Amino acid sequence: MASAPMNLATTFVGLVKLQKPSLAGNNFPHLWRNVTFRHRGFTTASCSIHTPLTAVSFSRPNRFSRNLSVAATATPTQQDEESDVLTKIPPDNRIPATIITGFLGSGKTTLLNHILTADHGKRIAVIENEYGEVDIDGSLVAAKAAGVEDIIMLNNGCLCCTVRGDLVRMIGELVSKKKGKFDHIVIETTGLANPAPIIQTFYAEDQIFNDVKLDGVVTLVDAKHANIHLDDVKPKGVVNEAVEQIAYADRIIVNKTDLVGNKEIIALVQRIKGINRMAELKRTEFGKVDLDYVLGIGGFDLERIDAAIEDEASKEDEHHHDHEHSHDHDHHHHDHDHKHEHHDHTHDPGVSSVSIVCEGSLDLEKANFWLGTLLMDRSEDIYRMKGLLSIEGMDERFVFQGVHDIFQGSPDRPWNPEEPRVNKIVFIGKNLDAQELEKGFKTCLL
Ligand SMILES: Nc1nc2c(ncn2[C@@H]2O[C@H](COP(=O)(O)OP(=O)(O)OP(=O)(O)O)[C@@H](O)[C@H]2O)c(=O)[nH]1
Repeated sequence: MASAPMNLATTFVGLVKLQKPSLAGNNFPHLWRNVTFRHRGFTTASCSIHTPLTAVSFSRPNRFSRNLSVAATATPTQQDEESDVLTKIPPDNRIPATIITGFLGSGKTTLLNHILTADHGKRIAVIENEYGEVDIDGSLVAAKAAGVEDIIMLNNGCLCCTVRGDLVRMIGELVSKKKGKFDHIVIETTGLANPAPIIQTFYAEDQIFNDVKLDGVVTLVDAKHANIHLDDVKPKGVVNEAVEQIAYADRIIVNKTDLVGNKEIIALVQRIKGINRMAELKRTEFGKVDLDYVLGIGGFDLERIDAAIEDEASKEDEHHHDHEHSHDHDHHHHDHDHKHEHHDHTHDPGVSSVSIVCEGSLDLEKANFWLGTLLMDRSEDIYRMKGLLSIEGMDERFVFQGVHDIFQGSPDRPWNPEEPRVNKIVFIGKNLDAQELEKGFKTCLL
């Protein structure tokens, strides 16, 4: 069974690829090409190859194919040793990029100024998307004085709509002309941006993907005005940007807390958690947060999934012992065989989080089928997901993260002998049916 990691990868890819022709033109145009895998070298010892590497073909750069081959090599045959040499995983030297988003006036530029003037030793290139404005925001003067490496304005449209191509071109130019001169890219979106297409740009565009990795999405929330925007009922088919910006966040900053009372802040925080329980949240005035809260988050790194999921699990515990009432409804199930699972959801048909925490091991084939089908049927509604799975016969934990139809997954470190094999999955999305997700998950349990 040591080939399980490879099988999971190949089966999943196989499933996705099989669907390709029928998917053309619907919601899954890129899923087949966006499945990416990477693997840490240290788990190679427990894997052996049973499926030729050529069985999996990716349109992604070699980095990821090579990584997969490492995951698949272990028994020290001559061939494996050769491939081990060939497959030495290069460090991920891609430039991290942070997206700062948040509704109009929530404090994005204020946060950007704080980042640029703080003493962190990082050289930062900034891409500023000011819809309809012709010059750099006056408040960025401080940033200029602080010697920011580059400030590029994108002002002929909104990043998430018309100027996505410009973003690709600009990042391409930054990298080709200034590589080595900056360490981090910060992109400030307009207040009306939907972050999804911007996030997807980092995966869908090879030109960006090869040189730049998405580090995280930081969302500012205006403590005073957020509720008005969150309440805003949009026409059918039109997204509520304020909700979306919260849903995609890895870090949430509830800003302008000086303008409201504690009670209102608590209620807003509850509301935000109803949308996205996975993101870390801080309350601030004038965006004053520690820089490591916003830079170097690794929100899209499989290496950090564990921490994100662990945080989520501990938040769940806090949440369940929390006596402040929100309109969330929690469901707990304690099976007789001491498996533990729970999920929570809101009655809001809009955007919410569902988490599943459950001890046990999953049948590989069934897990593939469930996750594959879920992505194919519901990728439009599933904004973010992160997970850590225990697959029967696999010595390592399987970690994954996804944004709509983009899925990255790979075996992670081995389970410790004493460690309970607990599956943890968090979904954030629209019209999520917790019961249905839980039911689907359960069909995979052995
Ligand atoms: N009272 C108060 N004002 C703040 C705070 N943070 C920012 N502001 C002010 O709010 C206004 C808007 O802040 P910006 O940082 O420009 O907000 P933004 O999100 O970049 O705005 P847009 O680019 O229009 O979307 C500015 O006048 C800031 O000085 C805060 O914590 N408290």
